[in-house]
Amino acid sequence: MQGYRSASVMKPFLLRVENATVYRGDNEVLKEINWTQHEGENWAVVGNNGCGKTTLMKLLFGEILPIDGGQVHWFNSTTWRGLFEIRERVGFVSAEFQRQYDQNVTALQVVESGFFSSIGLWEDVRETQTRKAEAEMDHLGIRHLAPRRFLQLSYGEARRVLLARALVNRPDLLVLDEPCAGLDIPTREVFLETLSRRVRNRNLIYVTHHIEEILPAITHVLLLKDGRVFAQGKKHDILTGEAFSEALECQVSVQENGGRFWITGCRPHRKQ
Ligand SMILES: Nc1ncnc2c1ncn2[C@@H]1O[C@H](COP(=O)(O)OP(=O)(O)OP(=O)(O)O)[C@@H](O)[C@H]1O
Repeated sequence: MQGYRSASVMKPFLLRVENATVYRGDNEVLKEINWTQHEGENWAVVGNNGCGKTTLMKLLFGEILPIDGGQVHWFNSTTWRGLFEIRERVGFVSAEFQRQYDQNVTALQVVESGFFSSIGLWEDVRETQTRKAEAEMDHLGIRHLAPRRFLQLSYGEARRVLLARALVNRPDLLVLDEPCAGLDIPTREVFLETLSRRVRNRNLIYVTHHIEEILPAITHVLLLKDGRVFAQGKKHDILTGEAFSEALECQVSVQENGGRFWITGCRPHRKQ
């Protein structure tokens, strides 16, 4: 779809993906991705199951590499920064983390692990770091969960603990990969409300297939389809029934209400 590419201007960028094509096995799962997030922009990455959202996140974090000269650049520099520096500067929330912690780890220790960008604590935590972790839990209204075993928390509680983990080191960029997956509607709304309070003036990437999760703070949308950029640009240009009907292969209307967007109706396109 033409006409949705954002204008490239010489503003500082947080990340830039250039001509990135990615294979998993024999499958070409990302195709010639070009995408730039500038300072001050908050992006939602949206698309159907299997369109390549998680693969794109893995590409950003260097877990997989593009072929044929594709590039990923971070923090306004084309010099390779090293994964450790990137992970230190980026707070990442993924529902997958919920299964990866040891069963004896407390919620407080999960938040503290955010200082080391690690799953689990392999280094000594300083007293000041513990105070900061407790303060972040206070801000998110989850201080009472600090001594609880992380794996015994409800999905909603655990997701807010992971948000505290991502925020505790004051990241330059916050990346949330389907953070509301598995949450019921009231729990999702509590999570989003907590998120809205804590992301003011912070750069954000929010990955989802539910456009109703796109918060007012989101300024831009990257819409993926079958591993390609289908459309990208300012939120109000992309969140339209026309663009989504084509990208989701389903006739939909998109409505805005109270700064949030909602899809109504869905008549799947008939397969040829
Ligand atoms: N390790 C792998 N080996 C082979 N194919 C893979 C691998 N990982 C992902 N894929 C394929 O790549 C495509 C994109 O997968 P990806 O997980 O990035 O999609 P997604 O948009 O995150 O999906 P969802 O919304 O369901 O999480 C899918 O067709 C998937 O089957």
